[in-house]
Amino acid sequence: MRGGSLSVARRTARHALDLFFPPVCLSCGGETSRDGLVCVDCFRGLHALISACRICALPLPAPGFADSEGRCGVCAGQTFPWKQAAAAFLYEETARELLLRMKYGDRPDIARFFAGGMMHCAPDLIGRADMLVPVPLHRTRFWRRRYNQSALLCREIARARRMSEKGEANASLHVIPDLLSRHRATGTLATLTPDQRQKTLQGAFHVTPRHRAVVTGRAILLIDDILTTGATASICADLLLRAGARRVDLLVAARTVRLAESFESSVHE
Ligand SMILES: O=P(O)(O)OC[C@H]1O[C@H](OP(=O)(O)OP(=O)(O)O)[C@H](O)[C@@H]1O
Repeated sequence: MRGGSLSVARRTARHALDLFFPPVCLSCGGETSRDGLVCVDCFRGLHALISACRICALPLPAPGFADSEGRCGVCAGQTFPWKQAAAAFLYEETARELLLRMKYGDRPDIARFFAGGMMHCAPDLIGRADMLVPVPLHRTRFWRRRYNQSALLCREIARARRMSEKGEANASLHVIPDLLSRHRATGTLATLTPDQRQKTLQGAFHVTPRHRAVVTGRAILLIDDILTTGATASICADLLLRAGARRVDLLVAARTVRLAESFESSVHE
């Protein structure tokens, strides 16, 4: 009875708030039904990755185009530092707009939206992870941006999991935001070719010495906002394996299709 009247009070308060501060679309600022969502038009511009290669996370024309382990023709027979990868959306239209806002538009709140998509697309990867580790920013970029968008994605995924599995013993998922660190500042990769990305990133990351011990034998889910050539994720995953991780998987908010043809060479060089 008491719980019922409380939830009626909460609903009434929410309606009252909505009257004064109507919920707006995260992407275009237009009208939407609830806070933290996108409007119908922007929703149409979201391309969820339903069927994708389990290594490069690029879309497959149909599930039958993958081998028995879910790999596309390019990735089959190759070795990669991560065991499995997944992306929630294609880096196009609405997802691109939202990611740019989240990173460069001082909108850390958008991380919750992407975390929802990432949870939905990769419950298996999240379920088997001992810990979530974000791709780190160099401290100068962190000071400028004030947050690491990939660390926010980790935090939101862990939070959503805690809420959805309340009471279950294994519900807590560790997030170690500074397990990896970027000790050399690298410019933004956006304008670089795959080769340049690879060269720029060499030696830029390391496993933070005080966290080394927790890596041994663990299943680590590496989290980033965007996967393009795979250069960043490859270097990070490799470092984690060398530090003793049992396996590393990769989960990103969005997958770029442009430059994808260079993915394999970038990961292997
Ligand atoms: O798959 P890759 O080819 O490695 O590209 C993906 C990386 O590129 C971006 O990093 P960047 O260093 O450019 O970050 P910024 O947007 O904060 O400058 C992005 O945040 C990923 O970490």
